[in-house]
Amino acid sequence: MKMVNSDQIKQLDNIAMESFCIPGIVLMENAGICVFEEVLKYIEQKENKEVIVVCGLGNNGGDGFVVARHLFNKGIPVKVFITGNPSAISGDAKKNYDIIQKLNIDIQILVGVNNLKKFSEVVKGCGLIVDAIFGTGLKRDVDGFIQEIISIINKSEKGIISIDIPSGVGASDGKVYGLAVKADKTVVLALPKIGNINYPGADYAGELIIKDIGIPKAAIKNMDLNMNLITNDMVKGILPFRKRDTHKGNFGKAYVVAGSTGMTGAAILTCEAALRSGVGLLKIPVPQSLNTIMETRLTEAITVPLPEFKKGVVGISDFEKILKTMEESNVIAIGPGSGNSRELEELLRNILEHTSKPIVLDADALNSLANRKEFLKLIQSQTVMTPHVGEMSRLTELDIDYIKNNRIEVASEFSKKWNVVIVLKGARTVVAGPNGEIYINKTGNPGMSTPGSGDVLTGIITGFIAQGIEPIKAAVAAVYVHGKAGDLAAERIGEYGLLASDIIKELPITIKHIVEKIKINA
Ligand SMILES: NC(=O)C1=CN([C@@H]2O[C@H](COP(=O)(O)OP(=O)(O)OC[C@H]3O[C@@H](n4cnc5c(N)ncnc54)[C@H](O)[C@@H]3O)[C@@H](O)[C@H]2O)[C@H](O)CC1
Ligand SMILES: [K+]
Repeated sequence: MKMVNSDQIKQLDNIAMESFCIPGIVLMENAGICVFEEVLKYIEQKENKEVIVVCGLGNNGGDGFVVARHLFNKGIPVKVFITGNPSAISGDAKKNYDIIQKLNIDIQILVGVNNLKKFSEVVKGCGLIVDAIFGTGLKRDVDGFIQEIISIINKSEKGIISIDIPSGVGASDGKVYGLAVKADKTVVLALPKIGNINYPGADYAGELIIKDIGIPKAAIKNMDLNMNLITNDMVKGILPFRKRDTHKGNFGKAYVVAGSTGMTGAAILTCEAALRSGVGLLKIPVPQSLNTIMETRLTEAITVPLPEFKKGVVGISDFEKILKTMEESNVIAIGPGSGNSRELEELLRNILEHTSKPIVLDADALNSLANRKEFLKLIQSQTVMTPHVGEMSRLTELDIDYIKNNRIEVASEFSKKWNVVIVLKGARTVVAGPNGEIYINKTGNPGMSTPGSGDVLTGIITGFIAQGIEPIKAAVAAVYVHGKAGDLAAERIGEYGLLASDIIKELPITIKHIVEKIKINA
């Protein structure tokens, strides 16, 4: 599903109005009706049916007037509060304001402190608040007076439905501009905004309900939008159909360079995740001294013991053998638990120099690249890199806080600069491709912030690429599946004790449910 920032939704609105002759007031009516329907659903189950609609002076407020009108027409008690002088209301919002005035709907103007006291009192008596103060037009920090209004709404302990985006959250970045409404539900109009998905704003939205307000699909297509929210349908479309008449050779071969003394677990998690994601054959080069451990733990993988120069570390002492296995494989993953060493750096350089196969670079491979930035030039297309913000900071030499605040931009710039797919991990993982395409993932939970979780993701990406999925699509599908499996694990056992291996356990059923489009309650 496409995602937009505030300029793009404005542009889309204009295309709908100018190129498709859809009057803005029709879009506003549709928006208002969508919200009205959600309000009805909410108050149906409540005894106190009185609704307060708090409207700003822009079109978000205009949507609020439409909601108020439909509630009024249905005989539901409704009061409208306006957060400033109504003489500033214009355009379609003004037309809807005029209508509710004619209908004699109870409208109160919120200016001055005394008014706020009255507002507080009315709020205490209502059943639901509709937040229509600011939408995608929020431009700067919310001023003190409106912050007080938002504070009264947030402290009310009433149900809160926000229109389009919780007021105070920036539609283009998800930042909180001073103070924001903490909604139970947000009815998102037309397409999700970045601020509906990105943190911290996402925490303010409650349940997201995305509604079609009649913007033609052709208008969306014409816009050439580069940002996408990863959905179940998108992932279902990526995962390959499995024919009945098959053998393991049909599902690809993966080569996983991972693990070293003290970190064999990372290798095991990566390999198991790749196997549980459906790879046909998996080989792992193993320093001779670790072979027994790996063989004992990895029942279904093939270990390839190698002579070791540094004990417990895969090096290039038998690169011929490594090269041969690499050439037989469809994908190579490097880095989980490999340890930081000269051996790994040399191995990485040799691998990058000698193969054009798709490569997944994670953990210590990323640290090696950060240490030896000259290797970045060796990276070929079809490479996926999976940094968390710390690794991204080492790679780019950008400040961690800067990366946290500009996740999409940083991932996209790096991806374009080095012609690689970047998976910038974290809550709302960003997948960025060299053509500027961006995918944002909404699945996952804090329980997945646990050792080995990233190794599992690398395994899933590797397993998917091995099965013939193009690297960027494999990354998109993998981050979604990884998060969804984590959500299922959290539902079963909670977030606190969730381990990376629990995510792996849920992979088969998660993939089954995505492919068969069965709703999982997680
Ligand atoms: N295609 C659609 O999705 C449609 C969306 N609609 C709704 O319209 C809003 C966007 O409306 P817009 O008028 O552009 O902006 P806002 O309502 O958010 O109002 C902003 C309003 O307030 C002023 N302002 C901005 N920041 C501040 C601030 N910090 N303090 C005080 N005042 C501020 C600004 O100058 C504007 O006047 C969208 O979200 C939808 O809800 C349409 O109804 C249908 C099509
Ligand atoms: K709003």
